[in-house]
Amino acid sequence: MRKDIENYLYKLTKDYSQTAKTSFSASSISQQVGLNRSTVSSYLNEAFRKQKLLKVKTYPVSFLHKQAFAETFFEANHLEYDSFEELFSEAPTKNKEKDPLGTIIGAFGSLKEKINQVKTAAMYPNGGLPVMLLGASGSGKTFLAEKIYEYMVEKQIITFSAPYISHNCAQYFNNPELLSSVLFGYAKGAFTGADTDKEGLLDAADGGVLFLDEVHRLSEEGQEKLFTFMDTGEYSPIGNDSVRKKADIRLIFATTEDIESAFLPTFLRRLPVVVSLPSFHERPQPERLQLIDQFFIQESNILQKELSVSSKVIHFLLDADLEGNVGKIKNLIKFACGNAYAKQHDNQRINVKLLDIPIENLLQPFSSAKVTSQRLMDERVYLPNTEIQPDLETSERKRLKTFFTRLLDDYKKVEDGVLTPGQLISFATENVVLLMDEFVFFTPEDKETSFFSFITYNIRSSFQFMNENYGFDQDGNKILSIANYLYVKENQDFLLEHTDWITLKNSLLHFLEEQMRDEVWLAKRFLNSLSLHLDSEVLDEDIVFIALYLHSMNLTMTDTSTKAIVLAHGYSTASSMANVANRMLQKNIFHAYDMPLGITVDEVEKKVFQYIENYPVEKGLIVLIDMGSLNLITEKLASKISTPLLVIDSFNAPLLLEVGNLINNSQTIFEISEQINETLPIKKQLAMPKADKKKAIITCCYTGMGSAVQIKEILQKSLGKTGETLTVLPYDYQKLKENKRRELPFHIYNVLAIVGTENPEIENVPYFGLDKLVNGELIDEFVQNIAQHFRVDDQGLKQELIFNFSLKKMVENLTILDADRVLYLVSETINEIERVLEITFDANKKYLLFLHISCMIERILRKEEVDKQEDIDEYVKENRVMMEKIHRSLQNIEEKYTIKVSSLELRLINDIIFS
Ligand SMILES: Nc1ncnc2c1ncn2[C@@H]1O[C@H](COP(=O)(O)OP(=O)(O)OP(=O)(O)O)[C@@H](O)[C@H]1O
Repeated sequence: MRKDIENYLYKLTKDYSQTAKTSFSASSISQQVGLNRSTVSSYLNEAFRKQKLLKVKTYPVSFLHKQAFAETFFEANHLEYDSFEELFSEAPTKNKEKDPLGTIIGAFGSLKEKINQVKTAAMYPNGGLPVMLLGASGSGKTFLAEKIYEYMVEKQIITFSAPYISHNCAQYFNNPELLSSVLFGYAKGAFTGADTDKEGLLDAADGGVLFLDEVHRLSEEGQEKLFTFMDTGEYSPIGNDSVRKKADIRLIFATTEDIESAFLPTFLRRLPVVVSLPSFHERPQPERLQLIDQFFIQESNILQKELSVSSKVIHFLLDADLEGNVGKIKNLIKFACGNAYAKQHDNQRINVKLLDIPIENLLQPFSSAKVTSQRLMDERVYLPNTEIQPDLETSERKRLKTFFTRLLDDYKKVEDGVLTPGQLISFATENVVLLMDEFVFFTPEDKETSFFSFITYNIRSSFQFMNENYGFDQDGNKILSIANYLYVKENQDFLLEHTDWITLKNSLLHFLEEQMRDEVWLAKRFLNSLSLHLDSEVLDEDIVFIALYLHSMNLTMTDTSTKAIVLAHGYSTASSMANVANRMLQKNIFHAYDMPLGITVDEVEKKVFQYIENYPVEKGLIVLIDMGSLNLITEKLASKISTPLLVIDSFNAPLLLEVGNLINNSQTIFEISEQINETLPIKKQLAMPKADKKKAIITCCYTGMGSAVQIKEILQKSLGKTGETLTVLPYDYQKLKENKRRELPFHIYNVLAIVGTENPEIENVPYFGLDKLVNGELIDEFVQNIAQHFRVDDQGLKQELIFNFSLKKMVENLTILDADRVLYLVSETINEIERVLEITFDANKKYLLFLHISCMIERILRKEEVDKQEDIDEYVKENRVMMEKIHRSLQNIEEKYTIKVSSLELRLINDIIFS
């Protein structure tokens, strides 16, 4: 075979996905290489006989370069196939776990939401939804489009051989008509120079993906043609409207422009999924570093050299705020490596220095907003041909890895009966504490301040929450340790390739759950709430680590013993005495506050409240004090706290021991009050609470805390201002079911109701099933329940509940339409129907209508037919007046979504209204 034909076919086969299938025919090849068809044909057939080509007996016959095919896809078993489908049916079965979108840097960080959106669009029934990617040049739009294509292939949404056609519309800057003809093809004679019919990109992309970059270059007419195609799946070539062609294509668009001004509103309306990509500079630091690492590793592979990159280069790249974004960073890295290689190509290790970066880039101003981690002080070394890049690991991460390896080894020993579960927990806890103790001593200057303080801030609020609800100590060092741990981790799943971890992690977690149920549960809830703020996913290894750390703190989540505090004048009088007592009692019973002389009663009150904020005191609080104003203090405190209060105006070591012993023996505050009277002549006062307990609603879900938190969010939203005085508390269903009123919320709060998916059956606490709230059945009762305790606008609250509870969530789950917008429009429509029909719907009916109409809009947009109804004409005749009224009420929806509501649909609505 002639070399030029072979080279051409080699390249064509390599680009198979981006190439129309007709390009593999002899005639198409002959045009491209400039030889006549029969010459090319005979060359191809000869090469086929020599087993250099694969033949696919399509019409016209296609030839693929065998070696290029094997390099790109797989070794074909035969040389001749009846169709491309037959050829690709030999493709080795793919690993279902592979997720090309999940492997993108930032998939669990800055791109998490966006990737979820594009996945939904790709999976959407009946042909998917078009996606519009927005972002500055170089932000990765083309890259993401390719990954979406790979994802669709992987998920078998499109076939392995489906085409991927990528086209940049920028080249038609002055000629949108030409762009239209490239897109739709044209008919012979459509314009001067149109000598033959020519197929367009839509023909080439049939069955696959068409990615149109810089799509704002499309003329208005072109946009109209394109959205007709999006609606109908049909199009006509330019110059011949009588020909209707069909194609099944997933569309991805990209633009750097503002979409509102660059596109027709009717075009935008057909784009429910618009994803905007962050610039390089906007990404969090760990992601920027990962990108940089990835590009250096790529260069190391290309050059087949170790690369040692100075920390200055890394800092420059991390902090640079360059136009061109990720693409620019990638090019700079390529350029710098090329420069360094040119100077040192004989060395095994190439040093990349700041001077290897083109000078004009170095003169760019550094961004001031980002403060780069000082921890990246050392050079970074990249090795060719290796997955594992040991030098990129910080020493802390190496230590964490060692910790997990040891933990897994010990766990295997437990399984083999060599270690007891208790021994494992105690070794592991010790090691966690040792690591955490070291993490505390990173000085704050060592951290990227903004990111680090963000983590710390969020951990503090999570702690506070758990503190309030589960009563454990908030301690600055613990917060710092956890912040350091998470900072060091950078939310990277560093055990991804650890085979023991992969095989054992589920059973290890299960084991830990059995051994330290509360701590694992708390760790999960803590990390869950943190992950919401940090927009990162919860990793199993973090659950293990944090649970062990919590275990070291000896948490007593249901610690409801009577509490005692000591307040005394003097530099350390209170604390030293409390310390002695605690040591002798072998338990931290007394909490001490050393007070300056001359302290006021108000200040004492403040201290007591400081304590109450941090500890559960529902079994009562004993305050030992040396102030001499017993009555005043008791009165002041008792009026505000919601538990029994015993104030003792004197203290000494025997008294503390006496009180401590009684607490230790689980005596109630009343028993304690009586018994100390018998032995010690002291002044004391017992007061019963005047203030009410804070009211709360518990949410729970059989499937776990995630949904309980979701229910909480919807409830809180619905409750509006009332929610500020009412606590909504997501809680573990299993615990409620098992321990009932023994669970902490019942000690701390006056629980008004439980809302959930399964009834934990707690006596005297009304339960509202989510299903019954969603269908409106229990909404009235729920509102009444709230109204007994708070002044609420019943009707308003009801509306809110109907609106948020059922629909918003339901619509969000059921459709991909913008839920707020749909619900707003449907709400208006329902009001209008009520007005014109002069009726008022009950909550149940409203709910049904909301849901039905929202789904109907989507159904019509997707061109899904409702079932045929034989008697529709008769029905319309009989119900004409009502149906017309309903139709008029739906006018706004018809306009806003450019849809037409059919008689069949109107009938369904009519039936709901009058059923
Ligand atoms: N998340 C990422 N991971 C790895 N490489 C990336 C990533 N994002 C972008 N790149 C690389 O950066 C370069 C620029 O990205 P891409 O061409 O996709 O940007 P773009 O937004 O399409 O730019 P333009 O608007 O200029 O076409 C490409 O080489 C791409 O491979």
